[in-house]
Amino acid sequence: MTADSSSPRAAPAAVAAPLLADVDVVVADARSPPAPKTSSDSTATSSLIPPLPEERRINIAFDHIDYRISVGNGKKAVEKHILKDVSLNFRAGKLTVILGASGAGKTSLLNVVAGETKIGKINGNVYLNGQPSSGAEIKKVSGFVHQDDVVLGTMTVLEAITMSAKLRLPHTLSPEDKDQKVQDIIHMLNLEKTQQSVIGTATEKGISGGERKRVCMAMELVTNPPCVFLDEPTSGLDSYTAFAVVQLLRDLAASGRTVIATLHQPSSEIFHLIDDLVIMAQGEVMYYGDAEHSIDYFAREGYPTPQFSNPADHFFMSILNTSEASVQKDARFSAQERIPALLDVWKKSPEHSALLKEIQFPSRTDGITDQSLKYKSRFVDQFPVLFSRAARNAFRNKLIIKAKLGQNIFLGVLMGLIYLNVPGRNFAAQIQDRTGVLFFLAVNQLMGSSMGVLSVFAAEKQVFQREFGAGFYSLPAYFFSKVAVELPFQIIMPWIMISIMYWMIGLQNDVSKYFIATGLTVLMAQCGTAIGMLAACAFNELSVALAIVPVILLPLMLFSGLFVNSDNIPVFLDWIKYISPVKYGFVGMTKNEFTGLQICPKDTDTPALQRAGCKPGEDTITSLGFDNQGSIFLNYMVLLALWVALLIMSYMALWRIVRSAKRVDFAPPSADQLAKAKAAKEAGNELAGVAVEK
Ligand SMILES: Nc1ncnc2c1ncn2[C@@H]1O[C@H](COP(=O)(O)OP(=O)(O)OP(=O)(O)O)[C@@H](O)[C@H]1O
Repeated sequence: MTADSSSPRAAPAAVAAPLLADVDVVVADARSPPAPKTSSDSTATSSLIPPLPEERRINIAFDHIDYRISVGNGKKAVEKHILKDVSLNFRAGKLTVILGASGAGKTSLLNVVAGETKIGKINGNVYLNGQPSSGAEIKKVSGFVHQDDVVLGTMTVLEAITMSAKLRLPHTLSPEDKDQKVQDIIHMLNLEKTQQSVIGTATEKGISGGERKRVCMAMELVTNPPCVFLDEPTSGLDSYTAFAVVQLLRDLAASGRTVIATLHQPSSEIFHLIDDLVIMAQGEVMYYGDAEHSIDYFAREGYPTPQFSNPADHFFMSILNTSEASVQKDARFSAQERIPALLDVWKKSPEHSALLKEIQFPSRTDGITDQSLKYKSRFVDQFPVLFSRAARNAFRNKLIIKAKLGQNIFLGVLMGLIYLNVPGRNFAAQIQDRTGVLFFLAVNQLMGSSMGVLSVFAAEKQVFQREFGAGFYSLPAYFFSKVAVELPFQIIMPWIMISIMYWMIGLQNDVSKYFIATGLTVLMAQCGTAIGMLAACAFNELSVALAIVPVILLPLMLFSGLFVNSDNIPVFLDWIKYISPVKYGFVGMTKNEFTGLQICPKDTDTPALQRAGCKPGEDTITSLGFDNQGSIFLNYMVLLALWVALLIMSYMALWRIVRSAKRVDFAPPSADQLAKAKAAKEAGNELAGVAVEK
């Protein structure tokens, strides 16, 4: 079995409009059953998909794959053998579909081969065009459409696909060409009518589940990978849309691409679109080969497909069915006997021997060329795209903006009313209320910002992991675009709040002091934002982060100098104040407010206090133990440094997530294998040279 694009079975289905690449070719397929007709029959299959140049085509062969994972912890850990001795050949120009009952190992196989596996141990060999390779290499030349569609819901369909095109198509391609490719893919996946619709979030209903799935496919296909893996691309789709999607996959394959998909219960129409079929059971291959031939194969083994029935249904009901109450009345074996027997039959079949021979003596031995590798965009390309997306995301989350704005205005007015005209209050209240409100300002910004960012960022983390894993962008581009978008919000919101409070309370009537207090408040908000990001990255579960963050913030508040006099903190706990943003914010704001202030007794004060007369605000600074806590400028600078340090820590935490998502891979090929493959490649080149000379 070789990648024979000249055979009638490999002939592509009829397609229309230029797509994916630069060459236009119209091809036709006599084998496809007629598509079900609808009133608006502008299906994906009526598109034209130009062929992939020969040198970009990829055959992925692998033999004797074993995949095991360890389940449970410590002594209770048990090893689970998920894939057992799996050998297959995914051919360029063919749509290969993996069928199997739930738990048969379809997704695991797809993940192992596509380089998406994150846990466990893989044994076996994988070859790209006859050369020893790895999952990581396959990842570089393929797109992967996951079963669960994780995508930022505030984007529109058009924006999501455009973002993928901008980030993953070569920067040498003009913006107009990229837009054209986006439009082509939208047409191809029948998404024209929904292209301006928002994808949808948990709180805002967006496009349907099927459309969402097609958006994820479009985001992968727009990059024109030579190989595409799709996990359950038809789940959740109606039968006609499912047919249209598989027809599209067939067209893609027919154009020279290697397309591998897992499917659940394909209809009869879909079954007849499949080129190569893999049937899996209990982590092993039960059949691999021509889909039509599978009918004869199982008939030969005593499981003929009844006339006029869907072969796929027959396979599921009579062969793969693991229930003891067999559906087939004349079932000769129980599932416990039938499945192992058929797995054994496959291993001894001539089809299996032919497959192993094909893997051993591949039709191509030339490996992959650089043109097959996916394009990696540069930071300068990524940052503007991610920045504008993050900005749109922030503005479209109207509920969050309204909540933030409402919170800052409400608290500003509330605090203004509670502390209204502090200078008109009695002597003790003037001191206590000023320190109290300044402390509240510092704490509120830190807590409010950290909690707000924590929940939003934690929700987005999954999208980041998926997109980063798919190679959309680099970590710095994502991180700095996020920080850059949060920054203005974290300046404007606290500014609104302090502007309301400052003048209502009657803090020092001095514009420069107002701006210093504003600056410190804003810096507190920035530190809070960075703490929120850090917590979101550091903890896997949002609920854990929400429980732990207040516990961490509490000591930072306690040692700020209001609740415990800085001079009286025990030495072994004294260090905490040095890492407390609240302390620097509070000390800075207190010094700013009390320096140059005259606090005078009022008529309501005791005669003794009235006789004592006005006191300088500096006395309060001394009594709080803040004399040796640095100047306002120094506190400002330390706060700035703490913000930067927290950002660096958040970056590291994000980097840790990326690193921990490292993928497990095949063991590197042995020296012997490499030498053999090299010799085969050279021999292949020589033969090619002879052919050219002739
Ligand atoms: N991370 C994991 N931890 C524990 N078991 C796992 C893990 N991954 C896979 N398995 C097990 O391996 C087997 C194959 O799983 P896999 O998801 O590949 O099956 P599948 O054929 O894709 O099933 P489905 O059609 O239901 O998605 C199952 O028994 C599953 O429980």
